This record gives sequence, structure tokens and C-alpha cells, in this order.
Amino acid sequence: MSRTPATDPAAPPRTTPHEGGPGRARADDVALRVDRLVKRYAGTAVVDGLSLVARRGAVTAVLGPNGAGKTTTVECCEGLRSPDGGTVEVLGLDPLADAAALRPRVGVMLQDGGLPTGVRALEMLEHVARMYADPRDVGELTERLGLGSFARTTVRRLSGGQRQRLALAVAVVGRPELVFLDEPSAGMDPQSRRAVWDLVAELRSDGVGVVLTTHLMDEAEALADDVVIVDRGKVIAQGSVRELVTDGGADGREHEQTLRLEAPAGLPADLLPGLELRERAPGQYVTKGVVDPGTLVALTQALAARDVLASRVSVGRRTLEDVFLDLTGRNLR
Ligand SMILES: Nc1ncnc2c1ncn2[C@@H]1O[C@H](COP(=O)(O)OP(=O)(O)OP(=O)(O)O)[C@@H](O)[C@H]1O
Repeated sequence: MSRTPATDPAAPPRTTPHEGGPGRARADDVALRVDRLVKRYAGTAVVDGLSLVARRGAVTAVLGPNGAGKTTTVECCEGLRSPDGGTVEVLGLDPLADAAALRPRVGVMLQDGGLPTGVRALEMLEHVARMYADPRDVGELTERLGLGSFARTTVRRLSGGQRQRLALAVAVVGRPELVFLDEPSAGMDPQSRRAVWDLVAELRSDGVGVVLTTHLMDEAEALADDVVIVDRGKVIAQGSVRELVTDGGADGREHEQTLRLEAPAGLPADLLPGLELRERAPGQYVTKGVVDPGTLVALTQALAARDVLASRVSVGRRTLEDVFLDLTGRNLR
């Protein structure tokens, strides 16, 4: 698959539809369809013709750097903002015109929690549960998300991570068909994070469509069936994690190791015999081709011969962060 050069704003987004993935989702599998969405603030398009599909029974991660337009997009899907162009279909309905019909069917976890601050945590969850015909068991949800230790604490006194866990419980207690999670594990300790990830995996296997925005690579890699990478209000790549990190997936390159080097800018591409060294951002290099133990020796010798001291050398599988950096020349965070 060809690269979309970072410098060519006219280039089309790199789209890699895959078996069962967003490109081939059957109409009745589709939980969310966003088509050429535009949202402007003060005349500037912060969402600029963005299209994506999220399936039922799948986790779709919307990934991008700060200010990319992720939250704005999701807020248009939640009926919290009205688009300036394009269309949004949530469970086949319009999030603004059909807001009342969608409310019991869609769960929303906002980035700041979005919860009233004077209410105690458990009372809040119980209150929301009573609004649904067939809510989840509050005790079970409390237990698995570890809400018990702060059940009687008011929302305003909760830590960031506690508030996030409560917001997640509130989002899923009504058994939604589609749930939007905005950075669900931001600010959480590893144990809470694991509990959130397990819950998300369970929602997916129960057939729920999960749309999560994040800039955490490991979260997207661990959870997502479909990844949509957004930058400057546009989709710049989409596909499964495997497709994205293997550049199309056909040649099985996921087993291939990539060598990453941080060193002064301007090293030549042919520094290493038999390996291409590509400078994808100033001073940040990656190699293409097979990396073996001898590669590290050759690299060290080649750098020493030029009196160059590397600040970092690492070997590992290609990640979503690499994909983003390749496409944009910038780090994701
Ligand atoms: N109500 C608003 N009025 C004006 N500008 C806004 C408003 N809300 C968001 N923006 C701007 O729109 C752009 C996209 O913001 P958005 O919150 O959608 O990005 P994001 O990808 O979710 O970022 P982050 O990862 O930081 O949450 C940003 O430049 C932001 O400053």
C-alpha cells in the first residue's frame, strides 16, 4: 500500500477496509455512520469532511492528537452539537431530531464526567439505573468497577479516576446498544484501567457498538477492532490495528522488527549496509527491512565512525504511533 505523504494535503485518506471491517459493514451491522461531517468554530473547520462507520459488536477507536477534532465529532454524534455540514446516523436515527428515541439506547461517557457534583456516587448510579426499563445490576457494576470504596462520596470530592469509573458505570447501566467513551481510562491506575478494558471487551461480545476516543496507543491496540486516525479534522487512515501496522496486512510484516533511532538530524539513508534508514521527523529514524543482532553492531559502528552519539536506539514491532508519525511527521501526543 502506498504511503500518504505528510506533506500532501490533497492526498486521499489511507483507507484499508477489511473483512467485516468498516468498509464492508452490512447495513444492519452499522451502529454509527458519519458522512462528510463538518463543524466550524468562528469560521474555522475543526471537523473537516470526516467520515467513519462504527459497527455493532465492535470497538471503534478514534485516535488523534490533542485538538484533532475527536471530541467535537463524538459530540455531534451524541446530539450535543449540531453539524455545519454532512450527516450523522446513530442506530439509523438523527441524533438531534430523534434525541428522545435515542436516549435509552445510547450510553455516553463524557471526558469531564459530565455528572452533577452534589450527589453521592452510588445514589447517582442508582438514580440513573431507575430511569431504564431493564438496567444492569448496580451491585455487580459497583463491584467490578471498584466503586464501593467511594459509594457515599459526593461527585465533587471524587478523584479524576474515580469520577471516570462512575461516568463509565452511568454510561453502561442502561444496557445501551451503542456507547461513546471519551478517553475512558485517562487518569486511572493500572488496576482500574484493566477493569475498564474488561468491561469494554464484554460490551463488545454482548453485541454493543463501542466508540472510544483516545490518544493512548496501548488502549487502542488492546481494545480496538477498527481504528480511525484523525488529524486536523480529517480521517488520515483507518483499518484494523493489524492492517495499519502492517501497511496493508498482506505480507505478514507484523512479525518484522523495526529499529528506531534518535540521533542528530541529517544522517544518510544508506548509513547501514542493506538497510534503508528513513528520517521520518527531524532526528527520528526508522529502518525498513529485516533487523537482526548484527544490525545493532553495524549501527553502532557506523555511528561511531561518524562520531555521532545516539540518544535512543530501540527495536520492536511497528505500532500505531509509528503509523501516525509516518503519515504526519508528528508524534501522536
Ligand atoms: N466550543 C468551542 N468553541 C471554539 N473552539 C472549540 C470548541 N470546542 C472545541 N474547539 C476547538 O476545536 C478543536 C478540536 O477540539 P476537540 O476537543 O474536538 O479535539 P480533540 O481531538 O478531542 O482533542 P483532545 O484530545 O485534546 O481532547 C480544538 O482546536 C478546540 O480548541
